[in-house]
Amino acid sequence: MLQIQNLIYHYPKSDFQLTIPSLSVEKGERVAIIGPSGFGKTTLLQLIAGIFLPENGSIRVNGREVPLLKEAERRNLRIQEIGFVFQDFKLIEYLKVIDNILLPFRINRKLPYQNGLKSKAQNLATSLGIGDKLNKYPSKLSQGERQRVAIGRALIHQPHLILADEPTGNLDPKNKRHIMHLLFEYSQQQQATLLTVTHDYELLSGFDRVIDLTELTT
Ligand SMILES: Nc1ncnc2c1ncn2[C@@H]1O[C@H](COP(=O)(O)OP(=O)(O)OP(=O)(O)O)[C@@H](O)[C@H]1O
Repeated sequence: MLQIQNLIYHYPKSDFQLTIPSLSVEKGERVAIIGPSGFGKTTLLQLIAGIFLPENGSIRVNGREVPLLKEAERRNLRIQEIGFVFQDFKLIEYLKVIDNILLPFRINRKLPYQNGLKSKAQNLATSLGIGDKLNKYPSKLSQGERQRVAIGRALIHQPHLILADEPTGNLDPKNKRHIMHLLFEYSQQQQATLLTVTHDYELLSGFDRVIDLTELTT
């Protein structure tokens, strides 16, 4: 599902460089990415999603060479096949929770807006513990609730690949375990690949594999 070779990335005007000689993740595999703050975990997820383009190297997602895709193709790949849970959530403040969850369908015509989609979003929100928040605006939610909206938005279109940047960072221990259980369950049911950046070592035992970025980079 994911193959990276000889990846090099620099931010403009920055000394930071991410170098990954090789990384391969199987379809359906559930992988945690750990490493110290500032080591490039978020940057790696953004490269995989085609938000940033590498200076050098290959990033293949589901057989497609992401850096060679046109910008519109990369955007379509992100919206149709990837569910991205951003560290800062990136919710749309002027849209209600229900419309934030349904956002992938609003911004991409290739995702058909089928009947039943709204009730699917409602069920997903209920399983995430925010079923009573659907008509609220994000500004009225706690950080943990905002995080769960972001997770709902990442799952609603049934992506093959979930890239989750500290998806439990704002949750209490009970909700943390519950949300990770939902992500694992989703991955198992859909045979979706899950790449999760986490600083929470208590959660690591649930993953198929833990990748320490300090051992992967050169
Ligand atoms: N837009 C940017 N421009 C320049 N440098 C950046 C930019 N974004 C991040 N960096 C730098 O790139 C490095 C890697 O950042 P990144 O956010 O990927 O780290 P991280 O491992 O995810 O950290 P954390 O665990 O704190 O979230 C850091 O040194 C950071 O300061």
